[in-house]
Amino acid sequence: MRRVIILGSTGSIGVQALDVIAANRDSFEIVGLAAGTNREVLRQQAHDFGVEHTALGEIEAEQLVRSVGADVVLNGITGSVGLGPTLAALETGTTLALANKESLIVGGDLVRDAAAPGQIVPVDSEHSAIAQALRSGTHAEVRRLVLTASGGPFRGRTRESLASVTPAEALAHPTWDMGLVVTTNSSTLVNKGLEVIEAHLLFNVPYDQIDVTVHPQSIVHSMVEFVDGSTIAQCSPPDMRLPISLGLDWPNRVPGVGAPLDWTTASQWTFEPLDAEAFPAVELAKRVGRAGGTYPAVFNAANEQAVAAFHAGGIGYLQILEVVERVVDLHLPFSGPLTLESVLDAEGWARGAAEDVIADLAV
Ligand SMILES: NC(=O)C1=CN([C@@H]2O[C@H](COP(=O)(O)OP(=O)(O)OC[C@H]3O[C@@H](n4cnc5c(N)ncnc54)[C@H](OP(=O)(O)O)[C@@H]3O)[C@@H](O)[C@H]2O)C=CC1
Ligand SMILES: CC(=O)[C@@H](O)[C@H](O)COP(=O)(O)O
Ligand SMILES: [Mn+2]
Repeated sequence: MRRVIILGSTGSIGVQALDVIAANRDSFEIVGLAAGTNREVLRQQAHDFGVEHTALGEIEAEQLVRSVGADVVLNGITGSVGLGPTLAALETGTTLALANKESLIVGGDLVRDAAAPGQIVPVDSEHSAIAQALRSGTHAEVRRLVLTASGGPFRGRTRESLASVTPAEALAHPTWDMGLVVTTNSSTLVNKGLEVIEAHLLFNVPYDQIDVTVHPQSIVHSMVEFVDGSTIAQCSPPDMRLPISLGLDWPNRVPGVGAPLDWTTASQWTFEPLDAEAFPAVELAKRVGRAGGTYPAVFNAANEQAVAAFHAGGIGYLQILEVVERVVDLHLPFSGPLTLESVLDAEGWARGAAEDVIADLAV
């Protein structure tokens, strides 16, 4: 029986994790649940699963992780507020099933250094795919990682044509049903940029050996190319319950958690290059990742502010990336070891700088 804490239990990842656990009550027991503000749903979930310990907000979530013993903490919080809970989970020595990619990206080496080998199990579908593919080879045998991107709702569009995009259009993801921030980030390809940094940090592969290819069907979740020219891909219908279940019980597979592919009907899996002119986010993220230090935290924080401003009607769609780029360009390199204080300082600075740029653009 695995004792599980779910952070972000009221969100897309959290609810799907509860679904996995409801179907496998002999294997998993929930010992803690945390949400942001959704007190009523949290209370109902605690009742349904007989959970004694609950928390609201990231501070209480961090305390919950520190005080309740668990075998695995699933961090399904959205945004870089997940950093404290991520660090708390790593400090307690539990397995961290990590959906909250932002905490790894903003924390960088701070998070990596806090983790024992194998302590972080990626839940993000691409990184779960890579972790599964890497079971077949050693690190020295890896030539490159290839992350797949759905291309989002605006695949094939020119940059100019995106100027009038509405929030509703940005939220119409073609293959995945996810929370507001990650769905918006998928549409701008910022999500893929963040995932390139995430892959670098998780698998210790240099940026020039991490590529992105657009695969609109979201069935091949990513690939590892090995030095002999062999490529191993992980394929399954787009359903987060599979990577979530692997995160909860790595390296064991939970029988029946997802539907298999149907090979009896005609289907096509296609791949195409990313249009970097229409979607410059991946190149910007690589630049930010290579710069390291506090740059990824600044990139992410500026994006979080810009996405919120876009949904509030304060800026247009193309201005999301404009805000991020301008804030990254304004940031001064931070020399010295990354500490929680330096990360939080950089984030605070980036959010302020982003708000200035947003106000400037809104005039
Ligand atoms: N959804 C998906 O399929 C995928 C998601 N991810 C990643 O997983 C993470 C979660 O995404 P998703 O589930 O879509 O997001 P949602 O917006 O659907 O859910 C976010 C969850 O985080 C909680 N939360 C928000 N702020 C806080 C806070 N300050 N303290 C504690 N909890 C908080 C929310 O609680 P409340 O309801 O109370 O606001 C909610 O439970 C993101 O990092 C995303 O990038 C990665 C791959 C796929
Ligand atoms: C399901 C998942 O892992 C998301 O992060 C996904 O990657 C979104 O799809 P795209 O970013 O490829 O559109
Ligand atoms: Mn992903």
